[in-house]
Amino acid sequence: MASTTTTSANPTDRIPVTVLTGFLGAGKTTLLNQLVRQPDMANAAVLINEFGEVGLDHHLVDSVDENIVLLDSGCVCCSMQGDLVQALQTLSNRSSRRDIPPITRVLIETTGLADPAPVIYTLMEHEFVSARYVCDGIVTVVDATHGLAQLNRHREALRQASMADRLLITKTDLTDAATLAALEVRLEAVNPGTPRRIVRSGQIRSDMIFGAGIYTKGTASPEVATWLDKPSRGFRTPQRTAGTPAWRPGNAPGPRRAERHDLRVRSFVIELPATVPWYGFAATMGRILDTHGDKLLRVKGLVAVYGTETQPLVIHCVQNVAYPAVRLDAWPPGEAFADRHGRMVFIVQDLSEADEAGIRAALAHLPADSVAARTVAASPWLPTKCWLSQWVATTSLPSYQVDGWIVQTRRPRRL
Ligand SMILES: Nc1nc2c(ncn2[C@@H]2O[C@H](COP(=O)(O)OP(=O)(O)OP(=O)(O)O)[C@@H](O)[C@H]2O)c(=O)[nH]1
Repeated sequence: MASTTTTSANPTDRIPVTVLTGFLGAGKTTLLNQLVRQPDMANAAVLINEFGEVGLDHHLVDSVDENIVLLDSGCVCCSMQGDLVQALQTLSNRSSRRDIPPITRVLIETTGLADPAPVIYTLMEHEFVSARYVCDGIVTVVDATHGLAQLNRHREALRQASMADRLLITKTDLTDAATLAALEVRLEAVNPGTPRRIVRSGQIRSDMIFGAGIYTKGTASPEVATWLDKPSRGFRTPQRTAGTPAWRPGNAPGPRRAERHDLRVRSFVIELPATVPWYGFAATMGRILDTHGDKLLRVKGLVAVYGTETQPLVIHCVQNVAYPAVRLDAWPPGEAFADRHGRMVFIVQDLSEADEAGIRAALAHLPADSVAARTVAASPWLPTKCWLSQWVATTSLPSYQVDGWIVQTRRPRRL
């Protein structure tokens, strides 16, 4: 690495920072949600970075309230390093002024497409940041169902796994032993000797991921050291000449910005009607996942369903898999959802404009529940089947709410 770092504080005085990464939909937010409930997260700050126009994840993490910061103007490994520095500076200053209780730990959840190297570089090389914070480790979440294909197909997934100090494998409940074994072999090849742990629905004790070891060049594997340190084709080293600062946004190593993300990956947001018919929505999304699943890296969003508009449902899909919807108690605060319309964020690879237009049109003209129910009954393999066995109000049935329960006068039809 091209520079020395000013670290005025004793390393033990510096605030440990854990970088939580992992490919799109791997289970980072689910894990974070479990972590923030643990006692040693009481004075932790959480920085959440999202890819896409509408930040959602920070609404889905139970509060460490004002200590949750959304970095939402881009991906932290590209344009966002200035924002990351600013967020860390602000936290440090507010903590010193006692505006907020002293911060004891920081957790950064990167986007699913982030390259961790520039984040580590910022922590190690930015003068202000490195004097006050120290990287405690990179924790990478890997999806047991899609992980192997993602490692083969997406260099971001490969970099995240290779740089990990801890590898957490999620969704083993959805896969078989052979798939898991093949993934473990690949992970061992990509990042030999790194502790791997199976995590079910995000449940992990914080001491299993914290204290992963101070991140230094000396402890990084040779391949990782290359990414962090060495100039090579497609990579660059920051230019340090007398009189220039040690760090500035965008000069971190790693592939050049344009090369850092696969240019075939893009995101778009679809605004939904004020309320959607649940069966109509599920049937339509099922067909979309079925048709375009290999190009849909991630789909997530909030949906307002007829009859329960004040409690939107959180929708999660990864490729052609839909996960059970989760009901929020209320709409998240803030401008993004002020109109109380649902929105879906699509992160796609190689999806044509025509296909995007088709998806938009399908979601703009949802069939009525009664029509969709018949379609769904004739499609036993619909990816959104798990949504339809959930207790969600349908338009054909009256429902009312008592103390947070949604009461329906008749049982919705299970398909
Ligand atoms: N069955 C099962 N589902 C899981 C598990 N872990 C996470 N999920 C589900 O996977 C979906 C995606 O999880 P998230 O935590 O939002 O994933 P993420 O990595 O934060 O996603 P991005 O922020 O888009 O990159 C959600 O529906 C989770 O409930 C698990 O161990 N088992």
